Amino acid sequence: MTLDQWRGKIDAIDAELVRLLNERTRIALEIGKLKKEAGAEIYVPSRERAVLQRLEELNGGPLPAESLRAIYREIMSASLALERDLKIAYLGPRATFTHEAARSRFGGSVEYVSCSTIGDVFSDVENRNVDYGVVPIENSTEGAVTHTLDRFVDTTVRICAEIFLPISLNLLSRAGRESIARVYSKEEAFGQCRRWLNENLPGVEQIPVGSTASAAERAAREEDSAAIAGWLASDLYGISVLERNIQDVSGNVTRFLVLGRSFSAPTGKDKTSILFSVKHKAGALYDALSVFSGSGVNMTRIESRPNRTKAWEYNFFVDFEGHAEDEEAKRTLEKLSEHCLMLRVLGSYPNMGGTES
Ligand SMILES: O=C(O)C(=O)C[C@]1(C(=O)O)C=C[C@@H](O)C=C1
Repeated sequence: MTLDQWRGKIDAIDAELVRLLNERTRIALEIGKLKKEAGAEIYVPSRERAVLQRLEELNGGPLPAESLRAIYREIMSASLALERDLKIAYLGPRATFTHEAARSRFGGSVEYVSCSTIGDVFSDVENRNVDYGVVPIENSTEGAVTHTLDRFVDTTVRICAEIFLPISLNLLSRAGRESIARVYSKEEAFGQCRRWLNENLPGVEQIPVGSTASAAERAAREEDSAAIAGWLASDLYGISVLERNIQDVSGNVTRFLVLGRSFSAPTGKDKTSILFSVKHKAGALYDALSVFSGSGVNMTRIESRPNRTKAWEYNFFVDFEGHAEDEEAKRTLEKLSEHCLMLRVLGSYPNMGGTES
């Protein structure tokens, strides 16, 4: 076959794809109407997981699983935006890793609202200024984001999903690598790319700025400058990626939470986050946690934070595998409450187990 004949085949397939995509979108709109009538959530993480999982099973290649997932992320993003003018708040400014995490989950069709603090993301969800919010909760090398933990103590918002984002740092510039006179980035990002910079841009001036996003913004305005930043910064500031993944150590992942007003429905592979405080007496925490060891419910994380009302008293944040509606989890929570002064379930949501999508 000739090139034109092959392209003719692609044109015919594209016509069919557009027809089918619109048919799918019309059905999503019908679903949206039903959800609105029932007062149900528009974003349904449990259903999205089922859709993506099924696609992975159906996919015989050569399309890589990751590409298929990215395509469907955008298809579902378009459905979400048409079902309702969906607004997502995130810890800004634009092009931060939290923005990147939000975009990786909600796609390019919904509206994003940049917030200057984690507290503002919570408030925007609480006050219904937005539908959902995205905040960082922990990093694989730096540990917990304490501002996020502390804000859960006094809020009505619920965790409805989690997102794992590999922190990938890139060299962005309008110039070729030979003409770069200076590099902007955040101090921490320079630290994470030290070896690469020594080997590839020796002697080039390194200028620390407040965020990787503002580094990209500056490099986009200057012809002989570069920035170290995430991929979204290259997209938003129209600046090319010269080199991907220049961080010296790979495997740096940040976990983010999607804040909403309801729990996600059970999927069979879920995670639950709880907050509790125990009586101020010897062995109280040990007694509380022993409830898990006897139950078969797998605790995956524990953090403690000062409770901020009395010195040396703490709140505990625990994640465990399972959904709060599972029988085993219900029994465990009931037993745990006997040892607690306060116990709240912050959310149950699909367990992403460290993976993307
Ligand atoms: O099934 C739904 O509830 C839909 O609205 C459709 C759809 C999709 O496009 O598949 C869109 C958004 C939801 O988060 C989940 C799925």
